[in-house]
Amino acid sequence: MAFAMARTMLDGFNRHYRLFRQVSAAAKQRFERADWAGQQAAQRERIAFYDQRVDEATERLQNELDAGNQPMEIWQQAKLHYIGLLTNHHQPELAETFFNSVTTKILRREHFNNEFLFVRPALSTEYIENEEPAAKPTFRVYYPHTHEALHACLRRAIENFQLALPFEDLDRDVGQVLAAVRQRFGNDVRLRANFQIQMLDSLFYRNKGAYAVGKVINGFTEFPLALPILHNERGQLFIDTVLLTEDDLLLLFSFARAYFMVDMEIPSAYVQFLRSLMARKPRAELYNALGLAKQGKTLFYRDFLYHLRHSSDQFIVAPGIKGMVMVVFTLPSFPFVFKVIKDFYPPQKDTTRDKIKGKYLLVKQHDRVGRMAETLEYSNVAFERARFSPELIQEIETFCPSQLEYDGDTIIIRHCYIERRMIPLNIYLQEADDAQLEAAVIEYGNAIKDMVAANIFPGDMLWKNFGITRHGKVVFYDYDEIEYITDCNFRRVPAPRNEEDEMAAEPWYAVGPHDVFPETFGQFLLGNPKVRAVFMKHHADLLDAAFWQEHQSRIREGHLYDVFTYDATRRFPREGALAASNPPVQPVQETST
Ligand SMILES: Nc1ncnc2c1ncn2[C@@H]1O[C@H](COP(=O)(O)OP(=O)(O)OP(=O)(O)O)[C@@H](O)[C@H]1O
Repeated sequence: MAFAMARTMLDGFNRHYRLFRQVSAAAKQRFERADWAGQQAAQRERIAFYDQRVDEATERLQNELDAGNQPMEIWQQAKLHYIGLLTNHHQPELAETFFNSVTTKILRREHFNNEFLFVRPALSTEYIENEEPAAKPTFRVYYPHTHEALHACLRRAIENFQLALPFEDLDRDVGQVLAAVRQRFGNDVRLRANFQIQMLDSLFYRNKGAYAVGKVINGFTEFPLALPILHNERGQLFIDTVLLTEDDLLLLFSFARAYFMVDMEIPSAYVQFLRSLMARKPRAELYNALGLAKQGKTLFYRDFLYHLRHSSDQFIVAPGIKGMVMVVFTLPSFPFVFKVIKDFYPPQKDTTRDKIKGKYLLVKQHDRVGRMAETLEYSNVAFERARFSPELIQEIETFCPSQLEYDGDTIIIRHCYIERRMIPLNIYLQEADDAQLEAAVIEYGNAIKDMVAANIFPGDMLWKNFGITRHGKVVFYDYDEIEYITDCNFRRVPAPRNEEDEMAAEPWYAVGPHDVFPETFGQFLLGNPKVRAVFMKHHADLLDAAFWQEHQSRIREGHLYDVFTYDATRRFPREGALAASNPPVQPVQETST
């Protein structure tokens, strides 16, 4: 029985990974066909795969093996058999997580420990290799022995991706990449015996781009090498720029972007490779970026439990203006916030728990274009009661009693979102000097424009709903009023009909549920004269209904923008190419339509 249970779980996982891999691998053909809508739809649909497979496996275990009624010794044996089945598996860490997902659906909370679940991993993910004869390596290594050979080597590395489309001018692009690499090395660099380029075997696909990711090694110097490959206006390819620093890669793999599609047999080897390029990035976030969000969630939770054990501070209400639909709390020593949906809302918030969850899901499935924080959704999170400040307990008891359960010394939060903690922009602006204020206001406008390009209207654009990251990027985090740009009705305020209209405190004109009046934004945003001056200089267009309408019609016509993770000034010049059209939204640029 125990073996049959283990086998059924593993069948479920193998089916999951096969389908996950199929849809990820097909990103190459979608890229070649320039099927951007298909790429985005696949990105969206892939997210749902995991839960579907977990439900299927749970059902099989219950229906075929009556798993819920098996004694606990059998469950313990099932875990041991499962470990045995994973001995030569290529995704053991993902399979362990799958086992946990299924098991926690069937067993009760008191059994959620390492005897029955993989609270800690049992199998090592180090040095896993695919021994099959036709196996492709995780990364390929190129050894150019001279500066001259380097050009041919890099060219071959790109050609080995076997993209079905011709390059506009691959020699030109490789030349530009190598010029940047030489500059990164410094002019009089000597090539050492170990000089090499390593390239991960699969391209990383996201939206309209395919990214080659690798590294350069020479002597004791080692740095990342990432190449965004894009389409031109004539269906040919070009390399848009080269990313050579850890900071560049951190932006490419940011938590505020959509997941990549990558064709991986051994995902842990990809994570290990990527970690060698971004040592500070937690493995949880790399798994997320690769689309393996459940694994990301598992690792995040392990890191969190470890942190709790090795810290002693208390959870407190998050600093800043309190939310109307969320209770937000944080642990000062841990850089994340926890958001719990309230049980009731003030009258101006016409919403429900399901609607709010729907908005958060929308963001999860959408391209977050570096401007919307990733949220991890958890159910039944247990905390030690003594770690909650009395004020926080009171806050949760008052606003979300349905989400709170006590179990002895444990507090269980039934549902919460966890996301990176940032400095709320309203707080940042209060404390900023003039230069910081200017940069933050410009970034704020850029953040909104990036979201607009991706068909997202933030709904509530107040400063308090945006945060600023360590890299000085402004990111949006309050999703309960988010809408698609294409669902909004952007209007000008009608001219007053008479003096009474002019003096009215409330709008005298009829306002529909989807109506938005951009010219009124200023009243809420621009009270501070310094902020107003910067905003009006750089982003006055946001107060004009025409700006929004124009983007709405572009999106409706099927234009999809690339949102680059690097500054537009870093894009390679492309001699002989059609002149790029003027950027429709700064700093977003349109590369092809
Ligand atoms: N990621 C974050 N980092 C830091 N602080 C945050 C974060 N998310 C939320 N906060 C804090 O919690 C407050 C409320 O969060 P949020 O805006 O998500 O809740 P809400 O109830 O949806 O708000 P609103 O009333 O504007 O709809 C914010 O104003 C901010 O002070």
